[in-house]
Amino acid sequence: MSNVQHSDAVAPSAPDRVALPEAAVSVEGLGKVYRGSKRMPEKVALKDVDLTIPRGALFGLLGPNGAGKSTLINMLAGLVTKTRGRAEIWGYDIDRDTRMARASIGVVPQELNIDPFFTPYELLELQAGLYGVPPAERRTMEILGMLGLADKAKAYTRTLSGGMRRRLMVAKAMVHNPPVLVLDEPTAGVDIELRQQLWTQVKALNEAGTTVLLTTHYLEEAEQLCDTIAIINDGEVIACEATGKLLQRLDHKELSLTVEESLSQVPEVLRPFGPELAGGNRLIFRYRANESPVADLLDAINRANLTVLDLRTEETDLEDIFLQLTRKKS
Ligand SMILES: Nc1ncnc2c1ncn2[C@@H]1O[C@H](COP(=O)(O)OP(=O)(O)OP(=O)(O)O)[C@@H](O)[C@H]1O
Repeated sequence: MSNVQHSDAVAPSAPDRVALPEAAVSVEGLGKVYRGSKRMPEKVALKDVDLTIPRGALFGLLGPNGAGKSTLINMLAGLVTKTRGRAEIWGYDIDRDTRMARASIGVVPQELNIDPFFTPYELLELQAGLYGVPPAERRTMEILGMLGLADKAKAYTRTLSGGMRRRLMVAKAMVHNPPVLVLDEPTAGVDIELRQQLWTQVKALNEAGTTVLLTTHYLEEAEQLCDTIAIINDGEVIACEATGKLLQRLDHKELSLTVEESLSQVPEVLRPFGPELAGGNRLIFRYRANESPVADLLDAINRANLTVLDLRTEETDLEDIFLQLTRKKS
């Protein structure tokens, strides 16, 4: 794959552009309150968020429904107005250098809204026209090639598979050569195989030089793809750090054991494992995935003379992670 050159060819001139910024996106005290109506109370969707996305990052914004992810990225894309705070994209302030800020970002929305009667080539040319990219500077075939769609350039979009359509959406967001690409829930409702394909493409785009910001509900997605993860919950960023570091400090697995005996307290030999006793006959052990104590645990259960009726292990899900993080914060 060829290296993506992030020139300003498409963007208008900006005399006050700062020297190459270190941050691809930088957000300070960004807040959003959706105004209420007669039927709806006002909603604080984003609470003075500070966030820095380094250039070249593959950055995951992770959070449950309603956390404020779309609000944040839509503000960056200029689709939602902010209530307070400031944001810069590639060094351009979204209020002062609006045109340059918009030219520096490409957004792939969640919905597949592609006109089925155009070919991928025509769609990209149209989009380039909308962004004012002069014909001589268009990279239509190069972008289609980057997303594995070169051989579909002249096919009707209605004949493309779901996966190809999603990649076409990414291609559309790339026509003006933005240094920052935002993907809103790229794999929501997408099957495993397709998800893997998209991950590969997104990684390749990132390796070729594009800074990627993606929102997701899936911890696994952020884990597999992103080098940095920010967790947003109820309008607040509650964690932001390198993926490995974040996962390391989270208790990541849970083993739940149902025993025949009725217990009034945790048996002595099991105490070092710090289980929670639930309902008198269920012991819940939480441990870090990379420090699996299961063999020692089973040995201790044996020594405690317990009769195991059921045993389940579970990955900690996002909800648990939010709980853990918010507990640690308070
Ligand atoms: N136009 C709006 N008017 C009023 N409230 C809104 C509006 N848009 C979003 N909200 C509310 O703001 C909060 C944040 O919504 P947002 O869409 O940013 O969350 P999200 O993290 O993207 O969720 P999802 O994963 O479901 O897309 C939610 O409580 C939502 O109901």
